[in-house]
Amino acid sequence: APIHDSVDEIDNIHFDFIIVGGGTAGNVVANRLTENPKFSVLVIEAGPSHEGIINSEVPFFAINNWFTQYDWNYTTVPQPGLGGKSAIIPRGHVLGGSSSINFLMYTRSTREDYDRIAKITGDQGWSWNSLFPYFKKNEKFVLPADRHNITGQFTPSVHGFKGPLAVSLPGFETPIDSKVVTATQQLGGGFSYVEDYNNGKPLGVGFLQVTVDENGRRASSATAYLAPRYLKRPNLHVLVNAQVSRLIQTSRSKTPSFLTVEFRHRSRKRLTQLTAKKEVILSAGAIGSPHILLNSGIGDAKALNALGIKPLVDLPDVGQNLADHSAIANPFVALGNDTFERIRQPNVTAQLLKEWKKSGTGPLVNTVASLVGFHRVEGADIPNPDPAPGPETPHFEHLFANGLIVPNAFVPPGQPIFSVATAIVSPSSIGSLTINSTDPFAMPLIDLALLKEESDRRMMRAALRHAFKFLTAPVWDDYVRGGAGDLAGATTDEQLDEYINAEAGTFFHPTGTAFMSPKGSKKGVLDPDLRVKKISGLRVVDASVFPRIPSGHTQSCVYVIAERASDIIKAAYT
Ligand SMILES: Cc1cc2nc3c(=O)[nH]c(=O)nc-3n(C[C@H](O)[C@H](O)[C@H](O)COP(=O)(O)OP(=O)(O)OC[C@H]3O[C@@H](n4cnc5c(N)ncnc54)[C@H](O)[C@@H]3O)c2cc1C
Repeated sequence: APIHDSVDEIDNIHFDFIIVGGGTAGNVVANRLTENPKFSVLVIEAGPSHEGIINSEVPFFAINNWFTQYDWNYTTVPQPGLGGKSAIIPRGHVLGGSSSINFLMYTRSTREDYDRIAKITGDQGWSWNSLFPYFKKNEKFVLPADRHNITGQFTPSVHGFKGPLAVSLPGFETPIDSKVVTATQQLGGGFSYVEDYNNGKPLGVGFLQVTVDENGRRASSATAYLAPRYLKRPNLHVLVNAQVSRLIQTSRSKTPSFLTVEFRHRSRKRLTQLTAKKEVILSAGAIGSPHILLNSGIGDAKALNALGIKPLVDLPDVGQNLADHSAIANPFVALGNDTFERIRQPNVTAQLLKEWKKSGTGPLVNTVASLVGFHRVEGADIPNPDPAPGPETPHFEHLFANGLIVPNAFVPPGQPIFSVATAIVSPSSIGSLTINSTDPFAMPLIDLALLKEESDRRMMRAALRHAFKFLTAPVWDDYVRGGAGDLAGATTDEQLDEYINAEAGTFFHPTGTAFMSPKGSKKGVLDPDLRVKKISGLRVVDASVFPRIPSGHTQSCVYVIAERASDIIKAAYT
């Protein structure tokens, strides 16, 4: 079936499953369920089709999607951990969801991260060993755009080569790449080179793996799981430009069901309702899914009552447990001038775009970093309790980039930059998502709790000092001249704190707002099979489900959850 942009085309079809959100997770589930020709599936996506969006297709242009119609353009409530300022929260508002606009980094997190989820939920199916086949099922590891020799830059045995989602190594060498590798040799210890950080034990520095195909194009859940050969299936339907407002209760038994989905499509003034025969699956992301649940009267009964929304199912943890990674894209003055600053000059960009279109090569095939480091803090900087699940899980991350990662960071225009981003990947801070309006289309209140806990701030200072230490490797002597912009000269705790308050923001990884807990537990929102507690016929499959935030960038974690979820759902109906 084609991608529909009209409700009339699907009004009279009966669907077994309605998936809310055609994002990273939603399209995986839609694809896998429709492998069974007996299941009829509808995906309802708020944004438009992903097809033909150049800023999505060209990896280096990812950031151009911010503040456009392809971005939900959320902002946080004021963040005490950032000195009271608010932070932007980009989220994909397009088929493919955030996988269509993200920075394409492919990091699975650690064995310990998943084993902790298995322990918390009491379901060994979420352990690293159980999920490992699903990582491979998701992935099609391909050669990079420049076809360089990748021996020693990844470990073949931990990758899949036949899945839908292309993953590769950077396809264009930047001037810093070999210097970063040399620095790992000069410094050793925690800075040592790792061949493949996706083997479950990532500590050290290695080449970044990315969701880019062999032709230098973005691979997203839309390009992969809704590829033309899948859209041909007569039982797979996708409706775009349709924003779901809420779910409507369809049975009043002891475990009620909410099989009717209400949404607004741009082709109709009135709201439309469609009812699933078997299940509704919420895949609207860590912000969208809890928002829809709350709009539907599923959440903290007291809070909903106070707001004037009739509570239908009391689940106080909906929207709670919101965790994210905090990050800063630290700029240092580079002495070379072959940096992103050069290729961002409009005439140079235009030339490079021609090359990309013609041959799928050149600097635009890369995302904004080419190597990554995963590290732990030490001694008094280790929080008590330690938010990392074990000694092989990082507390913080470095990203090495050949220029400014976020072009509007406060540095002199045109100044060549070398960036070492810092991100807290095992945070202690926990925020929440709530609503303060009965209008389902109003923005929710999003508290990412960025650097809220003092222990996270302490880790951020340690991460910055670790970056300074990395730059003491002799290889940088004739390449880096110290911090740029606000970062220049910052060394004391006070100076670093001032810098952190001004520059820190989200690493774009909100999770946990509809988290799993053991079956029968009063805490949590989902059972380990992703069914919403106290309700029948409703699951959540997306970044909301994590009881603890994984320590890697979250797209791979979401893909793997969605692959297993699909098998769980299939098994329930055969
Ligand atoms: C700017 C940015 C950079 C990132 N960089 C990386 C990276 O480099 N590597 C990495 O691993 N991760 C990265 N991430 C995070 C990663 O992309 C997300 O964690 C992951 O894609 C989330 O998947 P999801 O299925 O939970 O949600 P999404 O992929 O966001 O999907 C949710 C979908 O639901 C739709 N939706 C929401 N509400 C409604 C509604 N009411 N009605 C209908 N549809 C609705 C949305 O439009 C969207 O398509 C980044 C994210 C962003 C935003």
